[in-house]
Amino acid sequence: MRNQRYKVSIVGASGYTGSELARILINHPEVEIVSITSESHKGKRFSDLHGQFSGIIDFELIGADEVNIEEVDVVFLALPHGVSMEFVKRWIDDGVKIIDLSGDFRLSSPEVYEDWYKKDHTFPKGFEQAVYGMPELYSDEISTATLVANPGCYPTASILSLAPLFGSGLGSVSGAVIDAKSGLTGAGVKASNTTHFSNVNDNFKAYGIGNHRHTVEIQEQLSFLMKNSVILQFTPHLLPVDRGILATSYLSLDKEMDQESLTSLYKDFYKNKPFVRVRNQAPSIKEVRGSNYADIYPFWDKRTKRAIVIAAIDNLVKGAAGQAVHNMNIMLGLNESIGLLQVPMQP
Ligand SMILES: NC(=O)C1=CN([C@@H]2O[C@H](COP(=O)(O)OP(=O)(O)OC[C@H]3O[C@@H](n4cnc5c(N)ncnc54)[C@H](OP(=O)(O)O)[C@@H]3O)[C@@H](O)[C@H]2O)C=CC1
Ligand SMILES: CC(=O)N[C@@H](CCC(=O)OP(=O)(O)O)C(=O)O
Repeated sequence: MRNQRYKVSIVGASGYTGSELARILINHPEVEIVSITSESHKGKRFSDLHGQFSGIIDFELIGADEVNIEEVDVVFLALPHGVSMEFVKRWIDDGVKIIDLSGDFRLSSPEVYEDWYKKDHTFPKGFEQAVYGMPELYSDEISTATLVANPGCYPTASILSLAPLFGSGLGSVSGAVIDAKSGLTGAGVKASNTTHFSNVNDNFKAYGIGNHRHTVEIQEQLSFLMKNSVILQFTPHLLPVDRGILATSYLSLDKEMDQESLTSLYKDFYKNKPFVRVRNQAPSIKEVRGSNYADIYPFWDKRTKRAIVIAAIDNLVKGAAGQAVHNMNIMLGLNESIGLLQVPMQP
């Protein structure tokens, strides 16, 4: 153990992923939170904003401009798309490791970003340094990265669901369909008509049909694994729960398969990956709630000769803050699981 803890800063902590980062990092034995920022609440105490931190994190929120970046080892950007890139531009050469939770640097190029996010990218140079922060796939690259682009929540569940099938040289894998459902915290802290109680409570609906920005993030990562261009369908749905994602994916394989070989394929692919649990039954979102686990159940449907893969994650943990801390552990050369082994909250 080092004598001194690593110093970390959370930028954008009035939001959901920011407070989730604080919840995980405050109990991490190797780090110390030195600053938490908020533009709209600076001057207030963090625990006044998020009462669950009362007596635990009571220090004052500062503006992002006041962060003393020279004293910080790792900065987490828990900011909206389009805002994060400005902070990456400002701090990328300051010797700090940056973990960006937004989608600003997850894609292969600024052109793809502009096409899917429908906004200009003001720091295209950042793509040269950004590493896609999925530890199960890119641990080596993450260990030396200065800028990690933390994956989106739906892409985390979807890519982990399908990576063994696209990344094991099985030959033709076709007709992939991902049907995913997310709890409301996926939409961020700001209230909107979509997130209004009476529009969500007792309700269930699809959105982003055919054009959600996570489609391209999933396609790109599966294409890299397959070493071939992958086109798939992804449809998100809004669930009337606060946290959790359940993704059910369907696809066809040319290769002969049965349940035992499919299960072995997944177990081999995720051998020594501490946060992916290959299950022998369909997981539920409560079985991963509050934890960094991704639970995956691969099922071979011999009648249709298609694979059905069901994955459950907590969007705020494995889908955001937990994965970000996992990336931090790898970037700092720590044990990858440290601070992240919370048992899920069921019920
Ligand atoms: N929620 C989820 O499940 C997931 C979210 N993500 C991504 O993580 C990022 C954060 O998400 P989430 O916590 O849900 O978002 P929220 O909307 O809950 O919070 C965003 C934060 O950014 C701050 N902020 C907003 N505008 C600015 C600005 N112009 N300058 C500085 N700070 C600003 C906000 O307020 P303020 O500074 O005023 O206090 C707030 O603290 C987003 O990019 C999101 O897409 C990724 C995976 C999952
Ligand atoms: C329920 C809900 O609204 N979810 C968000 C995704 C949240 C997330 O992980 O995505 P990004 O970091 O890419 O924004 C959405 O569909 O836009």
